[in-house]
Amino acid sequence: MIKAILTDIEGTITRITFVKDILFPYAAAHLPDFVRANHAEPAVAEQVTAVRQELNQPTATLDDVIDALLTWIAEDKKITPLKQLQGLIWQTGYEQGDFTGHLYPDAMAFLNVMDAQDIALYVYSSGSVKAQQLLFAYSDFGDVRPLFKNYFDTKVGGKKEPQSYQTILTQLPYHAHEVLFLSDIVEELDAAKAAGMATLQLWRDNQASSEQHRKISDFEQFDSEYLA
Ligand SMILES: CSCCC(=O)C(=O)COP(=O)(O)O
Ligand SMILES: [Mg+2]
Repeated sequence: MIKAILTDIEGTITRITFVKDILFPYAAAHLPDFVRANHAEPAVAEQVTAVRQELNQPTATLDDVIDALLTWIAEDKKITPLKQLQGLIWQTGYEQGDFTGHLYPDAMAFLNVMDAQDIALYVYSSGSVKAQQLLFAYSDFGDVRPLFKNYFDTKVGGKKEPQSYQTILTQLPYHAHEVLFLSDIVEELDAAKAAGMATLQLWRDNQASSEQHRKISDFEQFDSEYLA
């Protein structure tokens, strides 16, 4: 019996193009000035150091760091210091009303129904916890953060690694088989399944699918048997 849902964001409850066409270009446009202006602030300095470590270049200049970050944005790399910095940069965009956090209407309705049925809701995204909370705080449906019990990002590990899901499970009051993981990406679903979770693919964009996971095209197709 499913007691909790762990959901991905991009491609599952949020449109991919919101992330690729709005959030990533905004971060790329503002990142150089943001890093130059704030690199001495502890929250930014920590990420700059982490980029140098990732590059294996302890003496990399700030320009080298910025170049690496812009390349990673262009390549959609899920590298933790990039994701942490993106969250800090998007804050201004949300606060200024440059954009709101996209949520599919069917996803919003689904989350409300699950919450009303006392299914505990958790989030696991490559976007930083700060980025997740901003998207939900400034969503198209207003502040929906009260729906979620907790948030996880790549600080627990990559989304294609079974160990990441095992680490999340140590922080949830549920057995693995009581947690349903939702994602659009087969390799993420494979990893969650290897950790013992139930899985369901959101197959919204004709992406790769697998016989190993049930799939639905939107949450209007969600059947209560997925909670059994
Ligand atoms: C949390 S909003 C930003 C989304 C993001 O940066 C990202 O990389 C999306 O990854 P996901 O794991 O949600 O598919
Ligand atoms: Mg996704």
